[in-house]
Order: sequence, then structure tokens, then C-alpha cells
Amino acid sequence: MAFFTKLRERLTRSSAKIGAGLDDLVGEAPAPPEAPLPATELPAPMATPHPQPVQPGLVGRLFGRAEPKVEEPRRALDDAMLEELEDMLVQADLGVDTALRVTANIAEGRMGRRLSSTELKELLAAEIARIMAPVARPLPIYPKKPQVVLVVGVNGAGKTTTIGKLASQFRAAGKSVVIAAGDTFRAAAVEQLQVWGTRAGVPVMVAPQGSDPASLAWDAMVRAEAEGADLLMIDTAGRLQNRQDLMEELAKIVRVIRKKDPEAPHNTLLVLDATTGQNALNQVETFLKLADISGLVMTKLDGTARGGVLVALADRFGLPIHAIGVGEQIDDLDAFDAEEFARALVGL
Ligand SMILES: Nc1nc2c(ncn2[C@@H]2O[C@H](COP(=O)(O)OP(=O)(O)OP(=O)(O)O)[C@@H](O)[C@H]2O)c(=O)[nH]1
Repeated sequence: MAFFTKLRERLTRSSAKIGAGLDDLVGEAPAPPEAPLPATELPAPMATPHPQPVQPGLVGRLFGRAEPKVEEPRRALDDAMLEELEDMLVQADLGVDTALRVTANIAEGRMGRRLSSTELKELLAAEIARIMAPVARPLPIYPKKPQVVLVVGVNGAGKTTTIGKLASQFRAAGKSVVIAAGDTFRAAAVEQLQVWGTRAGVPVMVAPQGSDPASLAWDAMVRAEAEGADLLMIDTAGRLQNRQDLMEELAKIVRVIRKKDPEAPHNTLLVLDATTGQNALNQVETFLKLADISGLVMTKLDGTARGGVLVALADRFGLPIHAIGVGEQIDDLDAFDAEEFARALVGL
């Protein structure tokens, strides 16, 4: 299945929230002060968000009268409508600042214009795409061998799964990959990575439980260099409970791999779980203090109504969004496309 189709199908919880919110917002408008239409041509009541088509009568059909055009409900853009729109966007996890900016941009030059829900969705999608376009950048691939990709994020965010999916895609593109299971404290995390490695046909380097992740990272560098691997992906622990330890652990991994390549890691990916909503913003702030984050991957957009947080992230931090995850299967991760995401998010 094409990823866009998948995205549209799987983003339904977020898009239903925003899409239905916009339908309601326009549908709730008071009836316009226009002359009433004849009863037979009256569209569904203005307060109904999903108007039913009016059936033409038998006489009308026999005499070839044109079917009445069903007009979408419309609502004049005023302060009250903008305030509702703003609230709706905050509820959809775009965050207050982003919601305010988006709403102001939609209002500009359009006050008093009577908008249908579809028009409002188009305007919103355009605003969201405008915010997202500068950050929609695939993971850059460098000629450097091995390109070292350090993967960070809290436990459960989807690091392991993301590494597995990326490794599989790189393999499919003809690249050789080595994975290092750097969360050496959690046997389950190492096992899971081995499963993904097997699926992707990529070797996974492991170390005894509780051993120094930096030492594993060194060994993995040696092996990746010796084998001429294109990429080395290093998983890391995600224990934010002890931030100081984690910071030292990450710093040590970086120090060690820089002895082999002063430019490494070439990418530091922060994996975020969309279901955490606004908390994802705090996670970015925290990890920016712990590591030199170069880009984001957002997972679990399929299981949440909080997909709007990606817009807030783009607006607040401007970090590249390399990929998004919409499921647990190996092909459920793809490059992030601003326009596709924006349209899917608003339910277009
Ligand atoms: N629905 C859905 N589930 C996902 C997605 N990405 C990851 N998951 C699931 O989220 C759970 C956690 O993912 P992991 O990859 O194990 O997360 P992690 O960050 O490595 O976590 P630890 O191994 O606990 O450090 C797993 O059950 C995954 O199958 C996604 O895009 N959609």
C-alpha cells in the first residue's frame, strides 16, 4: 500500500478529531440572513454538519429538472469562529502558540468571508504544510563510511522499532548496515533489536548485560569500519529518570566513536512517541540538553488523536523531521512529507 494511503487511513484518530471539529465549527453557525429557498430546494438545515442530499421529486425527474446542488454549510469568519478554531487546534495538540499563529494567518484578509468546512480544511492544511515544509527532510546520507547514526529517546518511544525499519529500508536500497544494541542494561531491548536485525537481514552487535555501552559502540565502530559498512546505527538507553547518568552515558559513547571518526555521530535521531502529545515537546527540550539532536522521528501516529503535536514540534524547534511511523510492521515508516501529512491531518 502506498504510504500516503496508509497515512490517511491510519491517521484517522487525529484527522477525525480535527476534521469533525471543523465540520462542527462551520455547521454550528447561525443561519445566514439570506432569503429562504423554496422548500424543495432547501439544503439540509444549516446546523447539520453532514447534510443529506435532497432527493428530487418524481415530477422534477420526469421533466428533467436539474438536481438541486447541495451547498455545504458556510459560516462567516468572525472573532467567535476564530476563537473556536483556536480552541479546537489547542485541543488537537498543536499547542497554544502554534494554534494562535495558524488562526491569525487564516484570518488575515478573510474576516467576514463565508467559509465552508472544506474551504477551512484547505486553508488549515495550507498553513500546516507551510509550517512543516522546511522541516520535512529525509535522513541525509553521506558518502562517509560508516555513517554513524545515534538513536536516542525515552524507553518505549519506538527506538528499536525505528532502527529495525530504517535498517531494513537501507538494506533494500543496497546499503550495508551494522546495528549496535547500546541499551546494554535491558535484556528485553537487546532481544527485540536482534529480532528486528534478523528481519532486516542486518547484524546486531550485543554486549554482556550491564556492560559499558561505549565499549560496545567502539567494537561496533571497529567492525563497521573493517566490513566497510555504509551505516552504523547505535541504539541507546532511554532512562530519563536518571538524567545525569544518561547524559554521561551518551557523552561517553560520542567521545569513544570520535576517536575513530571526529565527525561521528553524523546523525543523532530523537525518536518521539506521538501518543505522548504535548509531552513530546518537553522530551525534545530535555534531549537537546543531553545530546546534539540533528533530527526527529515521530512514531505511533496511527494510535493517537494527538498527531497535531508534530505541527507544534516543527513550529517550536524547527528540527528536521526525517520519518514518521504509522504501525508496527517493517514498512510502516516513511519519509515525512509536509503536504501529505497536513492534508491527512485535517481529514482532506
Ligand atoms: N502502533 C504503533 N506502534 C509502534 C510504532 N512504533 C513502535 N511501536 C510499538 O511501540 C512499542 C515500543 O517500541 P520499541 O521500539 O520497543 O521502543 P523503544 O524506544 O526501543 O523502547 P525500549 O526498548 O523499551 O527502550 C512496541 O510495542 C512497538 O511495536 C508505530 O509507529 N505504531
